[in-house]
Amino acid sequence: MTFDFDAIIIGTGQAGTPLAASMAKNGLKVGIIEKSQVGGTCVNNGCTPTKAYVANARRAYIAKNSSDMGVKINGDVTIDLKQIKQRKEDIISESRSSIKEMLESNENITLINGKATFIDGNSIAVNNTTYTAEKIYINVGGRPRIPEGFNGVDYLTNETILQLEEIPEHLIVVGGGYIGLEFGQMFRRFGSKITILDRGSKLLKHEDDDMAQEIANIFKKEQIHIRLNSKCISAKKSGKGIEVNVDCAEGSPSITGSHLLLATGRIPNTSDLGLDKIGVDTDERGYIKVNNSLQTTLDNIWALGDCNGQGGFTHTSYNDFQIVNSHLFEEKKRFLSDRILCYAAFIDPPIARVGLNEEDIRRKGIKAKLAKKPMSEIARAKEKGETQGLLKIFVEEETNKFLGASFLGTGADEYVHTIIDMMYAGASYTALRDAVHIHPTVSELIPTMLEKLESIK
Ligand SMILES: Cc1cc2nc3c(=O)[nH]c(=O)nc-3n(C[C@H](O)[C@H](O)[C@H](O)COP(=O)(O)OP(=O)(O)OC[C@H]3O[C@@H](n4cnc5c(N)ncnc54)[C@H](O)[C@@H]3O)c2cc1C
Ligand SMILES: NC(=O)c1ccc[n+]([C@@H]2O[C@H](COP(=O)([O-])OP(=O)(O)OC[C@H]3O[C@@H](n4cnc5c(N)ncnc54)[C@H](O)[C@@H]3O)[C@@H](O)[C@H]2O)c1
Repeated sequence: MTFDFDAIIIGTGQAGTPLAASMAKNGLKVGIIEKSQVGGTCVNNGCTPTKAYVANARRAYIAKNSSDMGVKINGDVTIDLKQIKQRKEDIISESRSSIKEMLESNENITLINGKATFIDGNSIAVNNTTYTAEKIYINVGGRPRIPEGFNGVDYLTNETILQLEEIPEHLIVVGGGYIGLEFGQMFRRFGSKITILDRGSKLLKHEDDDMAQEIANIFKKEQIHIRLNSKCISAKKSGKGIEVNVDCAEGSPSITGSHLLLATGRIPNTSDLGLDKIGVDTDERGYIKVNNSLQTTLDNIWALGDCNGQGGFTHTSYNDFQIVNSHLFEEKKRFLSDRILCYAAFIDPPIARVGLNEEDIRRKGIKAKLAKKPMSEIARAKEKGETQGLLKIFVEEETNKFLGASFLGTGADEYVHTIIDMMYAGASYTALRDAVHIHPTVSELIPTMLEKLESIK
Protein backbone atom coordinates (compact mmCIF):
# COMPACT_ATOMS: atom_id res chain seq x y z
CA MET A 1 0.00 0.00 0.00
CA THR A 2 1.26 3.49 -0.75
CA PHE A 3 0.57 6.21 1.76
CA ASP A 4 0.25 9.98 1.36
CA PHE A 5 2.79 10.48 4.16
CA ASP A 6 5.38 8.52 6.11
CA ALA A 7 3.82 9.97 9.25
CA ILE A 8 0.79 12.02 10.25
CA ILE A 9 0.85 14.05 13.46
CA ILE A 10 -2.46 15.23 14.95
CA GLY A 11 -1.99 18.49 16.88
CA THR A 12 0.73 21.14 16.85
CA GLY A 13 1.36 21.04 20.62
CA GLN A 14 4.61 20.80 22.50
CA ALA A 15 5.44 17.33 21.14
CA GLY A 16 3.92 17.40 17.65
CA THR A 17 5.79 20.42 16.32
CA PRO A 18 9.35 19.32 17.27
CA LEU A 19 8.52 15.79 16.07
CA ALA A 20 7.47 17.13 12.64
CA ALA A 21 10.71 19.15 12.43
CA SER A 22 12.86 16.15 13.37
CA MET A 23 11.10 13.77 10.98
CA ALA A 24 11.45 16.27 8.15
CA LYS A 25 15.15 16.71 8.92
CA ASN A 26 15.53 12.94 8.71
CA GLY A 27 13.95 12.87 5.27
CA LEU A 28 10.41 11.69 6.15
CA LYS A 29 7.30 13.19 4.56
CA VAL A 30 5.02 14.45 7.34
CA GLY A 31 1.44 15.72 7.43
CA ILE A 32 0.60 17.69 10.58
CA ILE A 33 -3.06 18.47 11.28
CA GLU A 34 -4.24 21.40 13.44
CA LYS A 35 -7.85 22.39 14.06
CA SER A 36 -7.03 25.72 15.70
CA GLN A 37 -4.01 28.03 16.03
CA VAL A 38 -0.58 26.39 15.73
CA GLY A 39 1.37 26.11 18.99
CA GLY A 40 -1.30 24.42 21.12
CA THR A 41 -2.27 25.23 24.68
CA CYS A 42 1.12 26.32 26.04
CA VAL A 43 1.67 29.03 23.44
CA ASN A 44 -1.91 30.23 22.94
CA ASN A 45 -3.80 29.77 26.23
CA GLY A 46 -1.42 28.29 28.78
CA CYS A 47 2.16 28.86 29.90
CA THR A 48 3.10 31.78 27.64
CA PRO A 49 0.15 34.12 28.27
CA THR A 50 -0.17 33.24 31.96
CA LYS A 51 3.51 33.74 32.72
CA ALA A 52 3.39 37.06 30.86
CA TYR A 53 0.43 38.13 33.06
CA VAL A 54 2.18 36.81 36.20
CA ALA A 55 5.07 39.17 35.37
CA ASN A 56 2.69 42.13 34.93
CA ALA A 57 0.99 41.26 38.22
CA ARG A 58 4.33 41.10 40.06
CA ARG A 59 5.30 44.57 38.75
CA ALA A 60 1.94 45.88 39.98
CA TYR A 61 2.41 44.25 43.38
CA ILE A 62 5.93 45.64 43.81
CA ALA A 63 4.81 49.09 42.71
CA LYS A 64 2.01 49.06 45.29
CA ASN A 65 3.91 47.35 48.14
CA SER A 66 7.40 48.78 48.43
CA SER A 67 6.90 51.65 50.88
CA ASP A 68 8.06 49.39 53.76
CA MET A 69 11.42 49.24 51.95
CA GLY A 70 11.57 53.01 51.60
CA VAL A 71 10.40 53.10 48.01
CA LYS A 72 7.37 55.37 47.86
CA ILE A 73 5.16 56.25 44.93
CA ASN A 74 3.49 59.64 45.17
CA GLY A 75 0.42 58.99 43.08
CA ASP A 76 -1.77 56.11 41.97
CA VAL A 77 -0.54 52.87 40.48
CA THR A 78 -3.05 52.00 37.76
CA ILE A 79 -3.52 48.85 35.70
CA ASP A 80 -4.17 49.01 31.95
CA LEU A 81 -5.50 45.54 31.14
CA LYS A 82 -5.80 46.40 27.44
CA GLN A 83 -2.04 47.13 27.31
CA ILE A 84 -1.25 44.05 29.40
CA LYS A 85 -3.34 41.95 26.99
CA GLN A 86 -1.59 43.49 23.97
CA ARG A 87 1.87 42.71 25.43
CA LYS A 88 0.75 39.09 25.92
CA GLU A 89 -0.62 38.91 22.39
CA ASP A 90 2.63 40.25 20.94
CA ILE A 91 4.61 37.54 22.76
CA ILE A 92 2.19 34.80 21.61
CA SER A 93 2.12 36.03 18.06
CA GLU A 94 5.93 35.96 17.82
CA SER A 95 5.98 32.30 18.97
CA ARG A 96 3.06 31.32 16.79
CA SER A 97 4.55 32.97 13.68
CA SER A 98 7.88 31.21 14.07
CA ILE A 99 6.13 27.81 14.47
CA LYS A 100 3.88 28.51 11.45
CA GLU A 101 6.79 29.64 9.33
CA MET A 102 8.82 26.54 10.23
CA LEU A 103 5.91 24.21 9.38
CA GLU A 104 4.96 26.00 6.15
CA SER A 105 8.46 26.54 4.78
CA ASN A 106 9.70 22.96 5.18
CA GLU A 107 9.26 21.01 1.95
CA ASN A 108 8.89 17.71 3.84
CA ILE A 109 6.03 19.05 6.02
CA THR A 110 2.40 19.68 4.98
CA LEU A 111 0.35 21.69 7.47
CA ILE A 112 -3.31 20.67 7.18
CA ASN A 113 -5.92 22.94 8.78
CA GLY A 114 -8.95 21.20 10.23
CA LYS A 115 -10.19 18.65 12.71
CA ALA A 116 -8.83 15.12 12.39
CA THR A 117 -10.90 11.96 12.91
CA PHE A 118 -9.70 8.40 12.39
CA ILE A 119 -11.25 6.34 9.58
CA ASP A 120 -8.98 3.35 10.22
CA GLY A 121 -5.53 2.74 11.69
CA ASN A 122 -3.80 4.35 8.70
CA SER A 123 -6.39 6.87 7.47
CA ILE A 124 -7.60 10.17 8.83
CA ALA A 125 -10.42 12.42 7.61
CA VAL A 126 -10.06 16.21 7.67
CA ASN A 127 -12.77 18.39 6.09
CA ASN A 128 -14.01 15.52 3.83
CA THR A 129 -10.48 14.69 2.59
CA THR A 130 -8.74 11.46 3.58
CA TYR A 131 -5.03 11.41 4.40
CA THR A 132 -3.08 8.19 4.91
CA ALA A 133 0.21 7.39 6.63
CA GLU A 134 2.20 4.40 7.80
CA LYS A 135 2.58 5.83 11.31
CA ILE A 136 0.35 8.20 13.27
CA TYR A 137 1.25 10.36 16.28
CA ILE A 138 -1.53 11.83 18.44
CA ASN A 139 -0.75 15.11 20.26
CA VAL A 140 -4.24 16.51 20.79
CA GLY A 141 -3.82 17.99 24.30
CA GLY A 142 -6.74 18.78 26.59
CA ARG A 143 -9.38 21.35 27.48
CA PRO A 144 -10.99 22.68 30.67
CA ARG A 145 -13.25 20.29 32.60
CA ILE A 146 -16.61 21.98 33.25
CA PRO A 147 -18.55 20.48 36.18
CA GLU A 148 -22.11 19.47 35.28
CA GLY A 149 -24.06 22.20 37.09
CA PHE A 150 -22.32 24.95 35.13
CA ASN A 151 -23.57 24.15 31.63
CA GLY A 152 -25.27 27.19 30.10
CA VAL A 153 -23.72 29.56 32.69
CA ASP A 154 -21.66 32.60 31.68
CA TYR A 155 -18.34 31.41 33.15
CA LEU A 156 -14.72 32.15 32.21
CA THR A 157 -12.03 29.54 31.49
CA ASN A 158 -8.26 29.92 31.12
CA GLU A 159 -8.96 30.84 27.47
CA THR A 160 -11.69 33.46 27.86
CA ILE A 161 -10.24 35.16 30.96
CA LEU A 162 -7.23 36.07 28.81
CA GLN A 163 -9.55 38.04 26.49
CA LEU A 164 -10.88 40.38 29.24
CA GLU A 165 -10.09 44.07 28.79
CA GLU A 166 -11.65 45.29 32.05
CA ILE A 167 -10.60 44.14 35.52
CA PRO A 168 -13.38 42.05 37.15
CA GLU A 169 -14.75 43.68 40.30
CA HIS A 170 -15.13 40.38 42.18
CA LEU A 171 -13.75 37.23 40.53
CA ILE A 172 -14.94 33.95 42.00
CA VAL A 173 -12.42 31.22 41.22
CA VAL A 174 -13.62 27.62 41.47
CA GLY A 175 -10.58 25.37 41.92
CA GLY A 176 -7.50 25.88 44.07
CA GLY A 177 -5.11 24.06 41.70
CA TYR A 178 -2.38 25.56 39.47
CA ILE A 179 -4.76 27.45 37.20
CA GLY A 180 -6.97 28.80 40.00
CA LEU A 181 -4.03 29.99 42.10
CA GLU A 182 -2.07 31.57 39.25
CA PHE A 183 -5.10 33.50 37.95
CA GLY A 184 -6.45 34.26 41.45
CA GLN A 185 -3.25 35.93 42.65
CA MET A 186 -2.65 37.72 39.35
CA PHE A 187 -6.13 39.28 39.20
CA ARG A 188 -5.92 40.22 42.88
CA ARG A 189 -2.74 42.12 42.02
CA PHE A 190 -4.56 43.75 39.08
CA GLY A 191 -7.16 45.00 41.60
CA SER A 192 -10.02 42.44 41.65
CA LYS A 193 -11.59 41.15 44.84
CA ILE A 194 -10.92 37.38 44.74
CA THR A 195 -12.66 34.40 46.32
CA ILE A 196 -11.10 30.97 45.69
CA LEU A 197 -13.29 27.96 46.45
CA ASP A 198 -12.10 24.36 46.47
CA ARG A 199 -13.94 21.17 47.41
CA GLY A 200 -10.76 19.76 48.99
CA SER A 201 -9.39 20.44 52.46
CA LYS A 202 -6.32 22.31 51.16
CA LEU A 203 -5.01 24.30 48.21
CA LEU A 204 -2.81 22.38 45.70
CA LYS A 205 -3.99 18.91 46.69
CA HIS A 206 -0.70 17.21 45.74
CA GLU A 207 1.43 19.26 48.14
CA ASP A 208 2.32 18.63 51.80
CA ASP A 209 -0.01 20.24 54.34
CA ASP A 210 2.65 22.68 55.60
CA MET A 211 3.35 23.87 52.04
CA ALA A 212 -0.36 24.28 51.24
CA GLN A 213 -0.89 26.14 54.53
CA GLU A 214 2.02 28.50 53.81
CA ILE A 215 0.53 29.26 50.38
CA ALA A 216 -2.85 29.95 52.02
CA ASN A 217 -1.08 32.36 54.44
CA ILE A 218 0.64 34.15 51.55
CA PHE A 219 -2.69 34.50 49.70
CA LYS A 220 -4.55 35.69 52.83
CA LYS A 221 -1.90 38.38 53.33
CA GLU A 222 -2.87 39.69 49.90
CA GLN A 223 -6.55 39.69 50.99
CA ILE A 224 -7.46 36.75 48.78
CA HIS A 225 -10.45 35.06 50.35
CA ILE A 226 -10.13 31.23 50.44
CA ARG A 227 -12.95 28.79 51.13
CA LEU A 228 -11.99 25.11 51.43
CA ASN A 229 -14.26 22.05 51.78
CA SER A 230 -16.63 23.93 49.46
CA LYS A 231 -17.91 21.98 46.49
CA CYS A 232 -19.37 24.31 43.88
CA ILE A 233 -22.39 22.62 42.38
CA SER A 234 -24.08 25.18 40.14
CA ALA A 235 -24.29 28.86 39.23
CA LYS A 236 -26.86 31.29 37.87
CA LYS A 237 -27.08 34.90 36.72
CA SER A 238 -27.74 37.34 39.58
CA GLY A 239 -28.35 40.97 38.57
CA LYS A 240 -25.21 42.08 36.76
CA GLY A 241 -23.19 39.29 38.37
CA ILE A 242 -23.20 35.57 38.98
CA GLU A 243 -24.20 33.47 41.98
CA VAL A 244 -22.41 30.22 42.77
CA ASN A 245 -24.11 27.56 44.90
CA VAL A 246 -21.84 25.76 47.31
CA ASP A 247 -22.22 22.43 49.09
CA CYS A 248 -20.41 23.06 52.39
CA ALA A 249 -20.65 22.36 56.10
CA GLU A 250 -19.56 25.90 57.04
CA GLY A 251 -20.08 29.32 55.48
CA SER A 252 -22.74 30.66 53.18
CA PRO A 253 -24.27 28.16 50.70
CA SER A 254 -24.11 30.79 47.96
CA ILE A 255 -21.67 33.46 46.91
CA THR A 256 -22.15 36.25 44.38
CA GLY A 257 -19.44 37.91 42.31
CA SER A 258 -19.11 39.86 39.09
CA HIS A 259 -17.26 37.06 37.21
CA LEU A 260 -16.70 33.33 37.60
CA LEU A 261 -13.56 31.42 36.56
CA LEU A 262 -13.81 27.64 36.38
CA ALA A 263 -10.37 26.13 37.07
CA THR A 264 -11.62 22.66 37.89
CA GLY A 265 -9.13 20.46 36.06
CA ARG A 266 -8.64 19.41 32.44
CA ILE A 267 -9.82 16.58 30.21
CA PRO A 268 -8.09 15.07 27.16
CA ASN A 269 -9.36 15.87 23.61
CA THR A 270 -9.85 12.21 22.77
CA SER A 271 -13.59 11.47 22.83
CA ASP A 272 -14.33 12.53 19.23
CA LEU A 273 -11.20 11.16 17.50
CA GLY A 274 -12.85 7.82 16.67
CA LEU A 275 -10.31 5.88 18.74
CA ASP A 276 -12.79 3.20 19.86
CA LYS A 277 -13.53 2.11 16.29
CA ILE A 278 -9.84 1.58 15.42
CA GLY A 279 -8.81 -0.22 18.62
CA VAL A 280 -6.78 2.47 20.42
CA ASP A 281 -7.66 2.01 24.09
CA THR A 282 -8.32 4.86 26.52
CA ASP A 283 -8.73 4.71 30.30
CA GLU A 284 -11.93 5.63 32.18
CA ARG A 285 -10.99 9.34 32.07
CA GLY A 286 -10.31 9.31 28.31
CA TYR A 287 -6.49 9.30 28.46
CA ILE A 288 -4.89 7.19 25.71
CA LYS A 289 -3.15 4.12 27.13
CA VAL A 290 0.55 3.97 26.19
CA ASN A 291 3.54 1.72 26.90
CA ASN A 292 7.00 2.78 28.07
CA SER A 293 7.88 4.16 24.60
CA LEU A 294 4.45 5.86 24.20
CA GLN A 295 3.06 3.36 21.72
CA THR A 296 -0.71 2.88 21.97
CA THR A 297 -2.60 -0.41 21.76
CA LEU A 298 -2.13 -0.19 17.96
CA ASP A 299 1.48 -0.82 16.89
CA ASN A 300 1.66 2.04 14.36
CA ILE A 301 0.08 4.74 16.56
CA TRP A 302 1.70 6.72 19.40
CA ALA A 303 0.19 9.24 21.85
CA LEU A 304 2.22 12.18 23.21
CA GLY A 305 1.58 15.04 25.63
CA ASP A 306 -1.42 15.73 27.87
CA CYS A 307 -3.66 13.23 26.01
CA ASN A 308 -1.71 10.21 27.36
CA GLY A 309 -2.20 11.24 31.01
CA GLN A 310 1.49 10.76 31.83
CA GLY A 311 2.37 14.41 32.42
CA GLY A 312 0.23 17.49 32.00
CA PHE A 313 3.08 19.95 31.49
CA THR A 314 4.97 21.44 28.58
CA HIS A 315 8.23 19.84 29.70
CA THR A 316 6.59 16.38 29.94
CA SER A 317 5.03 16.80 26.48
CA TYR A 318 8.42 17.86 25.06
CA ASN A 319 10.03 14.88 26.81
CA ASP A 320 7.41 12.65 25.13
CA PHE A 321 8.74 14.00 21.81
CA GLN A 322 12.30 13.14 22.96
CA ILE A 323 11.25 9.59 23.88
CA VAL A 324 9.54 8.93 20.52
CA ASN A 325 12.31 10.67 18.59
CA SER A 326 15.00 8.55 20.29
CA HIS A 327 13.29 5.35 19.14
CA LEU A 328 13.03 6.70 15.60
CA PHE A 329 16.41 8.30 15.06
CA GLU A 330 18.81 8.06 18.01
CA GLU A 331 21.23 5.48 19.34
CA LYS A 332 20.31 5.88 23.01
CA LYS A 333 16.68 4.98 23.58
CA ARG A 334 14.70 6.99 26.09
CA PHE A 335 11.71 5.69 28.06
CA LEU A 336 8.80 7.13 30.01
CA SER A 337 10.07 5.35 33.13
CA ASP A 338 13.31 7.43 32.97
CA ARG A 339 11.35 10.60 33.73
CA ILE A 340 11.42 12.13 37.22
CA LEU A 341 8.30 14.11 38.15
CA CYS A 342 8.96 17.84 38.43
CA TYR A 343 6.88 21.01 38.09
CA ALA A 344 6.28 24.49 39.44
CA ALA A 345 3.22 26.61 40.08
CA PHE A 346 4.07 30.18 39.13
CA ILE A 347 2.42 31.93 42.00
CA ASP A 348 4.58 34.52 43.76
CA PRO A 349 6.69 33.24 45.43
CA PRO A 350 6.67 30.10 43.24
CA ILE A 351 6.35 26.54 44.51
CA ALA A 352 8.57 23.99 42.78
CA ARG A 353 8.57 20.23 43.21
CA VAL A 354 10.70 17.27 42.21
CA GLY A 355 10.17 13.61 43.08
CA LEU A 356 8.41 12.60 46.27
CA ASN A 357 7.16 14.87 49.05
CA GLU A 358 6.71 14.06 52.75
CA GLU A 359 3.18 12.73 52.31
CA ASP A 360 4.28 10.41 49.46
CA ILE A 361 7.20 9.13 51.57
CA ARG A 362 5.02 8.40 54.61
CA ARG A 363 2.35 6.74 52.45
CA LYS A 364 4.95 4.50 50.77
CA GLY A 365 6.63 3.74 54.12
CA ILE A 366 10.10 4.71 52.83
CA LYS A 367 12.79 5.31 55.48
CA ALA A 368 13.93 8.83 54.76
CA LYS A 369 15.69 11.89 56.15
CA LEU A 370 14.38 15.44 55.87
CA ALA A 371 16.11 18.83 55.81
CA LYS A 372 13.73 21.75 56.31
CA LYS A 373 14.28 25.51 56.42
CA PRO A 374 11.90 28.47 56.45
CA MET A 375 12.78 31.21 53.96
CA SER A 376 12.75 33.66 56.90
CA GLU A 377 16.12 32.17 58.00
CA ILE A 378 17.79 32.71 54.62
CA ALA A 379 19.97 35.83 54.24
CA ARG A 380 19.26 36.49 50.58
CA ALA A 381 15.50 36.22 51.16
CA LYS A 382 15.80 38.78 53.99
CA GLU A 383 17.85 41.11 51.80
CA LYS A 384 15.22 40.87 49.05
CA GLY A 385 12.42 41.44 51.57
CA GLU A 386 10.84 38.18 50.38
CA THR A 387 10.91 35.84 53.37
CA GLN A 388 7.71 33.90 52.76
CA GLY A 389 8.04 30.18 52.11
CA LEU A 390 9.69 26.96 53.12
CA LEU A 391 12.31 24.55 51.72
CA LYS A 392 12.16 20.77 52.22
CA ILE A 393 14.60 18.16 50.87
CA PHE A 394 14.19 14.38 51.21
CA VAL A 395 16.97 11.78 51.18
CA GLU A 396 16.58 7.99 51.32
CA GLU A 397 18.17 6.51 54.49
CA GLU A 398 19.38 3.34 52.79
CA THR A 399 20.95 4.77 49.62
CA ASN A 400 21.75 8.38 50.59
CA LYS A 401 20.13 9.42 47.30
CA PHE A 402 17.64 12.22 46.87
CA LEU A 403 13.98 11.23 46.95
CA GLY A 404 12.69 14.71 46.16
CA ALA A 405 12.33 18.32 47.20
CA SER A 406 9.52 20.84 47.73
CA PHE A 407 10.63 24.47 47.53
CA LEU A 408 8.31 27.41 48.12
CA GLY A 409 10.09 30.75 48.02
CA THR A 410 11.70 33.47 45.95
CA GLY A 411 13.42 31.90 42.93
CA ALA A 412 12.35 28.34 43.83
CA ASP A 413 11.46 27.56 40.20
CA GLU A 414 15.15 27.97 39.32
CA TYR A 415 17.15 26.40 42.20
CA VAL A 416 14.91 23.29 42.32
CA HIS A 417 16.98 22.24 39.28
CA THR A 418 19.94 21.70 41.61
CA ILE A 419 18.04 18.73 43.07
CA ILE A 420 16.51 17.67 39.72
CA ASP A 421 19.99 17.39 38.18
CA MET A 422 21.40 15.46 41.16
CA MET A 423 18.48 13.03 40.88
CA TYR A 424 19.08 12.50 37.16
CA ALA A 425 22.78 11.95 37.92
CA GLY A 426 21.81 9.39 40.58
CA ALA A 427 24.24 11.16 42.92
CA SER A 428 24.57 10.76 46.67
CA TYR A 429 23.33 13.74 48.67
CA THR A 430 26.88 14.15 50.02
CA ALA A 431 28.03 15.43 46.60
CA LEU A 432 25.70 18.41 46.97
CA ARG A 433 26.33 18.77 50.72
CA ASP A 434 30.05 19.24 50.00
CA ALA A 435 29.59 21.72 47.13
CA VAL A 436 30.38 25.42 47.57
CA HIS A 437 27.63 27.69 46.28
CA ILE A 438 27.74 31.43 45.60
CA HIS A 439 26.94 33.90 48.38
CA PRO A 440 24.41 35.44 48.78
CA THR A 441 21.91 33.16 47.10
CA VAL A 442 19.12 30.91 48.33
CA SER A 443 21.00 28.02 46.67
CA GLU A 444 23.95 28.46 49.04
CA LEU A 445 21.75 27.18 51.88
CA ILE A 446 21.07 23.84 50.16
CA PRO A 447 24.48 22.31 51.13
CA THR A 448 24.08 23.71 54.67
CA MET A 449 20.59 22.21 54.95
CA LEU A 450 22.00 18.82 53.94
CA GLU A 451 24.37 18.92 56.94
CA LYS A 452 21.29 18.83 59.17
CA LEU A 453 19.20 15.96 57.82
CA GLU A 454 16.90 14.34 60.38
CA SER A 455 15.05 11.05 60.14
CA ILE A 456 11.34 11.27 59.36
CA LYS A 457 9.57 9.60 62.28
C1 LIG B 1 -3.64 28.16 31.99
C2 LIG B 1 -2.56 27.13 31.79
C3 LIG B 1 -1.28 27.40 32.22
C4 LIG B 1 -0.28 26.45 32.05
N1 LIG B 1 0.97 26.74 32.50
C5 LIG B 1 1.93 25.82 32.37
C6 LIG B 1 3.25 26.09 32.82
O1 LIG B 1 3.54 27.18 33.34
N2 LIG B 1 4.19 25.14 32.67
C7 LIG B 1 3.91 23.93 32.09
O2 LIG B 1 4.81 23.09 31.98
N3 LIG B 1 2.67 23.63 31.65
C8 LIG B 1 1.68 24.55 31.78
N4 LIG B 1 0.43 24.26 31.31
C9 LIG B 1 0.19 22.95 30.67
C10 LIG B 1 0.68 22.98 29.20
O3 LIG B 1 0.08 24.05 28.51
C11 LIG B 1 0.39 21.67 28.48
O4 LIG B 1 0.81 20.59 29.27
C12 LIG B 1 1.17 21.69 27.17
O5 LIG B 1 0.60 22.64 26.29
C13 LIG B 1 1.28 20.35 26.48
O6 LIG B 1 0.22 20.11 25.69
P1 LIG B 1 0.24 19.04 24.49
O7 LIG B 1 1.53 19.05 23.75
O8 LIG B 1 -0.22 17.78 25.02
O9 LIG B 1 -0.92 19.61 23.57
P2 LIG B 1 -1.49 21.05 23.35
O10 LIG B 1 -0.46 22.11 23.54
O11 LIG B 1 -2.73 21.16 24.12
O12 LIG B 1 -1.81 21.01 21.78
C14 LIG B 1 -2.77 20.14 21.23
C15 LIG B 1 -3.18 20.68 19.88
O13 LIG B 1 -3.97 19.71 19.22
C16 LIG B 1 -5.02 20.36 18.52
N5 LIG B 1 -6.09 19.37 18.33
C17 LIG B 1 -6.85 18.77 19.28
N6 LIG B 1 -7.70 17.88 18.73
C18 LIG B 1 -7.48 17.93 17.39
C19 LIG B 1 -8.05 17.25 16.29
N7 LIG B 1 -9.00 16.33 16.43
N8 LIG B 1 -7.61 17.58 15.05
C20 LIG B 1 -6.63 18.50 14.88
N9 LIG B 1 -6.05 19.17 15.89
C21 LIG B 1 -6.46 18.87 17.13
C22 LIG B 1 -5.40 21.50 19.44
O14 LIG B 1 -6.06 22.54 18.73
C23 LIG B 1 -4.02 21.95 19.97
O15 LIG B 1 -3.47 22.95 19.16
C24 LIG B 1 -0.59 25.20 31.44
C25 LIG B 1 -1.89 24.93 30.99
C26 LIG B 1 -2.87 25.87 31.17
C27 LIG B 1 -4.25 25.57 30.67
N1 LIG C 1 2.45 25.97 36.41
C1 LIG C 1 2.06 24.93 35.67
O1 LIG C 1 2.85 24.08 35.28
C2 LIG C 1 0.62 24.83 35.28
C3 LIG C 1 -0.21 25.92 35.40
C4 LIG C 1 -1.54 25.78 35.06
C5 LIG C 1 -2.00 24.55 34.58
N2 LIG C 1 -1.16 23.51 34.46
C6 LIG C 1 -1.70 22.20 33.98
O2 LIG C 1 -3.10 22.27 33.89
C7 LIG C 1 -3.68 21.24 34.69
C8 LIG C 1 -5.04 21.64 35.21
O3 LIG C 1 -4.95 22.64 36.18
P1 LIG C 1 -6.21 22.95 37.12
O4 LIG C 1 -5.74 23.94 38.14
O5 LIG C 1 -7.43 23.29 36.34
O6 LIG C 1 -6.54 21.53 37.75
P2 LIG C 1 -6.15 20.82 39.12
O7 LIG C 1 -6.66 19.42 38.96
O8 LIG C 1 -4.75 21.06 39.47
O9 LIG C 1 -7.05 21.61 40.20
C9 LIG C 1 -8.45 21.63 40.12
C10 LIG C 1 -9.01 21.91 41.49
O10 LIG C 1 -10.41 22.14 41.36
C11 LIG C 1 -11.07 21.57 42.47
N3 LIG C 1 -12.46 21.32 42.04
C12 LIG C 1 -12.89 20.56 41.00
N4 LIG C 1 -14.25 20.61 40.91
C13 LIG C 1 -14.68 21.43 41.90
C14 LIG C 1 -15.97 21.89 42.32
N5 LIG C 1 -17.08 21.51 41.70
N6 LIG C 1 -16.04 22.73 43.38
C15 LIG C 1 -14.89 23.11 44.04
N7 LIG C 1 -13.66 22.72 43.69
C16 LIG C 1 -13.54 21.90 42.63
C17 LIG C 1 -10.28 20.30 42.78
O11 LIG C 1 -10.46 19.93 44.12
C18 LIG C 1 -8.84 20.75 42.48
O12 LIG C 1 -8.19 21.23 43.63
C19 LIG C 1 -2.64 20.93 35.75
O13 LIG C 1 -2.79 19.65 36.30
C20 LIG C 1 -1.39 21.06 34.94
O14 LIG C 1 -1.19 19.86 34.21
C21 LIG C 1 0.14 23.62 34.81
